[in-house]
Amino acid sequence: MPAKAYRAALLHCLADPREVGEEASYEFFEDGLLVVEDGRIVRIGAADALLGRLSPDTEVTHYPDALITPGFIDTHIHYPQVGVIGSYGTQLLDWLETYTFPAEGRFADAEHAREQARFFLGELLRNGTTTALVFGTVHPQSVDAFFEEALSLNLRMIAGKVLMDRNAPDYLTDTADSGYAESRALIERWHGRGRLHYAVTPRFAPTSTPEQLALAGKLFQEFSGLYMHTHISENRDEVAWVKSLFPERKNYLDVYDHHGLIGARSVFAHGIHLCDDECRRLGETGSAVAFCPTSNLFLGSGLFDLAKLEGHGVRVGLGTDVGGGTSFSQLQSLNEAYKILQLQGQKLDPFKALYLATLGGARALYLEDRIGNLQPGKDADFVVLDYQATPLIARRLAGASSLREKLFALMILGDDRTVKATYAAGNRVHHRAA
Ligand SMILES: O=c1[nH]c(=O)c2nc[nH]c2[nH]1
Ligand SMILES: [Zn+2]
Repeated sequence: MPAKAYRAALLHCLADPREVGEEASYEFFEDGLLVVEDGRIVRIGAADALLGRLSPDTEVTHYPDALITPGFIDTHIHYPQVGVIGSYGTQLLDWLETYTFPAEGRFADAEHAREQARFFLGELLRNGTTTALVFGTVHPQSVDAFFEEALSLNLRMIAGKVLMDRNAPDYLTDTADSGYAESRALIERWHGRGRLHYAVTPRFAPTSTPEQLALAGKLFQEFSGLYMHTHISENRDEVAWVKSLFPERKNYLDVYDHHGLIGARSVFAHGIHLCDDECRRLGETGSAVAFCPTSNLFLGSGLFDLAKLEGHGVRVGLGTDVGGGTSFSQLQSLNEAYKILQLQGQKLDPFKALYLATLGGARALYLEDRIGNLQPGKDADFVVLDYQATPLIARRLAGASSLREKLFALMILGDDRTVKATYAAGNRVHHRAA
């Protein structure tokens, strides 16, 4: 396949601005060129320096008035919950009973799962998200449907079957043994195929017996490169419930720790009400937390303390948590993240924000050697953001005098309308209609 090249403004993160300072944390080309071959990035630089060096058969696509960034990474989302996004009036535990469990029950039907998976992936791509860590339902066929659709688009996706053997409706429970066996079969079928990875997925401590958590921990250690994906400390009633179910454990995280479920590639959604001891343990074990701003506000769960988690060296990614979250757009997640941090006297500057949505997510998932920025050798997963997406965005950006100001306005005003095109492994997988 001949190389292809994309000309636009180019911006990507090189490191966490918290660690290296803002100047050294990103690379920007006002008029840049990104050269892609065989699904990988082969060169990035200024257009005037690179255009003359292209081989004559290289096709150049020009996106004037647009910004190319790495594809967004969503470190926590539920594909079976699209149908309950924006459901009124409850907090976590009631919301699960009232809306979520009935919706997940329908995924026993493989055809329903396939149709939902297709729609879900379309929404991710329309919003510029090229990698996500995804909950299925308890039904193995939900994960088969998801991976089949993701494979057909050659996406880098991580997903798993929910493990849930108590405190849930009968139609949504497995057993410790069946959950282990079904997960194992899915791992053998999907893990490492194309760009797919498997996540062992106990829903959260209250819906698994100690026997199920122990088998999940065993499975997590049995294959290399597996993920562990669950929820932690999202809601105060949930935290109290965990304490009553596991009185012998010193805190919520210790329930997972005791069963071998923490460490590299363990991703915990939310982590709003964690104590210092839990944060320290997450940091020292290389575990990650998914910060899910739109969900935390929508379900009234609380304010995520980014400074505290980062202070303990915890890897933090950004999640939408659809359908508790209210948007697939990571730009909208950043908009709400900014406000959550404002309320705690913390600032989310636009370069740090871009880092959280891209390279920070890749680091949380231990995938920074493959995705997260536009360095040569990485997967060609990128997004084209339109400076003219809406009349308001066009007007606001025309008045902006710096990259920082433009980027901030984009993250506050932007959403799916801002995404002109999305590329995965060098293929255009979304193109916004004119
Ligand atoms: O945001 C959430 N969504 C869920 O589906 C869920 N289950 C347990 N805890 C949860 N939190
Ligand atoms: Zn969730």
